[in-house]
Amino acid sequence: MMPPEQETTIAPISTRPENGSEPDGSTTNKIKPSNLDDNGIPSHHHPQPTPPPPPPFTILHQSLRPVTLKFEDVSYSITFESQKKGCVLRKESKLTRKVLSGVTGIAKPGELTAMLGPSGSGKTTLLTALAGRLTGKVSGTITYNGQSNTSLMKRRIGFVSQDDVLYPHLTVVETLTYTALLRLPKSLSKEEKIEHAENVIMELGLTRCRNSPVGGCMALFRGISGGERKRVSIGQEMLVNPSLLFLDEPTSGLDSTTAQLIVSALRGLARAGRTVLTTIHQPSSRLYRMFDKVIVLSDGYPIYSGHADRVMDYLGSVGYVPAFNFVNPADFLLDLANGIVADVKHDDQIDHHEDQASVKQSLISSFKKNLYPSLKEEIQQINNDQVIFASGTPRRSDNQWTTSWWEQFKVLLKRGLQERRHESFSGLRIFQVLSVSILSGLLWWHSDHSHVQDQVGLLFFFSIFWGFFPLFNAIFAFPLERPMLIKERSSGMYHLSSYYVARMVGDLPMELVLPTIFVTITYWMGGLKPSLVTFVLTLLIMLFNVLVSQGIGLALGAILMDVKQATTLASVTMLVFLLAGGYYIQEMPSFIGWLKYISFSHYCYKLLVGVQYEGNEVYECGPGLHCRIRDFPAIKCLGLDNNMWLDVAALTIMFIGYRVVAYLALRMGQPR
Ligand SMILES: Nc1ncnc2c1ncn2[C@@H]1O[C@H](COP(=O)(O)OP(=O)(O)OP(=O)(O)O)[C@@H](O)[C@H]1O
Repeated sequence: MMPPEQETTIAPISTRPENGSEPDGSTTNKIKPSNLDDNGIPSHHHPQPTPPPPPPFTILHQSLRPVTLKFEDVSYSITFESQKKGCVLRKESKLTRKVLSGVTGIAKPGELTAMLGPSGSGKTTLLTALAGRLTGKVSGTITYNGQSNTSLMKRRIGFVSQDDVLYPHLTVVETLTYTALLRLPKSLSKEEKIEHAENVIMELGLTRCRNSPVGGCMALFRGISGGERKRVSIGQEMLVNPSLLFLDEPTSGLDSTTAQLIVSALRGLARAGRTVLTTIHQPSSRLYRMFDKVIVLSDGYPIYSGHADRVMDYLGSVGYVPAFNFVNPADFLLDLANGIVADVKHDDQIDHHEDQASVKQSLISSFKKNLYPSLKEEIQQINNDQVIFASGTPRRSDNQWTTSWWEQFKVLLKRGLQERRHESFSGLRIFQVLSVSILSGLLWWHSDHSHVQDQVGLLFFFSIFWGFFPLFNAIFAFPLERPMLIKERSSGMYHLSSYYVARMVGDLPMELVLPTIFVTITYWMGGLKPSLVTFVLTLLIMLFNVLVSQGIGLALGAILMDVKQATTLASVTMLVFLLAGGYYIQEMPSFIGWLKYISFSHYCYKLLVGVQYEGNEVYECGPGLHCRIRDFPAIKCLGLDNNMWLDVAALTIMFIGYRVVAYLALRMGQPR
């Protein structure tokens, strides 16, 4: 057995709030040495080699509010549908599975807690529940300084998920700088925020890759390595100076040196007054020694919750003594959590022929009998202390956003432009638009009034091409950014409205420049009316059409949040709008004729034709015969003599309406 070293030193970073008081009513902000026994388990220490000291964290010394996390009898079940094959039909029945059962524990400021357990034992679920991010009903009590999760608390919690949720096209320095600008308080200047980001880069050893794009599997290109990406995710959370930091398997897939670097960084963060909890897979004994507390789960049940250095003594006290002198406590624990007793010393108490289920059951019962009562007692004791220290209502400034709406908008706009710079004016997109515009210009080369049908066809093509193109681009916007949006909104980083408006505005240059190029080329090559006023009006109508179509795409993407479903629905919708646009069918049956009124392509096409042909313009409808263009069958049925401002009004309503729908759909699918 190799117990952890005795930890009695405290990193030189102040853990007290600036004013020295404890506004949250936390019971303590002193770091308790981990050799004190709260569980009543005997402890025997042996001299051990000391692991490297945690790196000196220089950032964010100010206003740390220590948080004590207590959780009591936390249970969680999932319900899922199972399909059973009946004689004729597949029957669907709802099944419920308990993922967590009666997990209890305490994590205090200054402590680094590890959650251990076999794969599928519920570590991630517990971590997510403790961070207040689990959707669904969690039973039991989870409190932070004696209070339940509030929006104020949300901003004090940092959460690093197992999958790194990062913008792939931003570089390391950009990622951390934007996070600093969005998450650090108003009281710091921009330069100070940037300096904090630089410090994090240095302290997490990311200097070498600071200008490399983050990359990732979603981006289909490789950026920095997995370990570096993980460190960027941790750095993002470090920047917010969280009181409570949760990490889901921060070391998985990393070499032992990098894993050591990360855990030692976490320990440094804990020692500066934070409460840090992390799930971990199979830590080496070197890593294990760096944790203050461990919570061990077996099939969702706790089998140990307490000080890491006392686990072997505890297991020994309930009859599970390792057969060898030098055993990694984590390996021994994981074996037991799996119900395997191969490395357990032969003892009268233990039947080595017991099946795995009985071993697990015995450990679960031992926990309930030996550890649970003392944990409950400790929780009760802290509750009593917190009543004494509780500090009424939070300070006003606590409830405010860290940055103003306008500041958030500016940073998000800049970040969005940088993240999408590769796609905005990508060579491929420019080629696509240029080639289609030149090809259509050649196909309609210098068409004139003697070919009214062709010209009308070109105008309809304008409205349809620039209906499809922006719509399908916009569909991807929200579903692809959803993980980032959820992550950032969960930590109260910005208003949804500032994100939304920044996204809309950020997309404008690309959305407007490409159709402008297209219309300019095709209009003049295609021989449409050689009048500057008509050209400008045509261009304005097209740009308006693009914005409306983009709105539909955004709304579909935000409602369905699934690219496949949204593109399928969009293709059906656009097909309906195309057919009902008024070009292909001039006389629609009245019971379905209303369709054209919901088709933005119809209004756009009508406006394009309206500005192209004035009231009394004529064309040669036969040898020596001149007819009014507006009487041409394909044009007459559009009803151009009606007030065209009604068409503009219809497009305006759609422009605003689809955007409002997109915003509301996003709001409903978002935390807060
Ligand atoms: N939404 C869900 N739908 C179906 N099963 C779920 C869901 N959430 C959790 N589970 C199940 O609950 C159990 C615990 O999952 P969890 O991810 O918490 O385990 P874990 O200990 O973190 O595993 P690992 O170490 O492999 O990541 C697993 O069996 C998992 O399949």
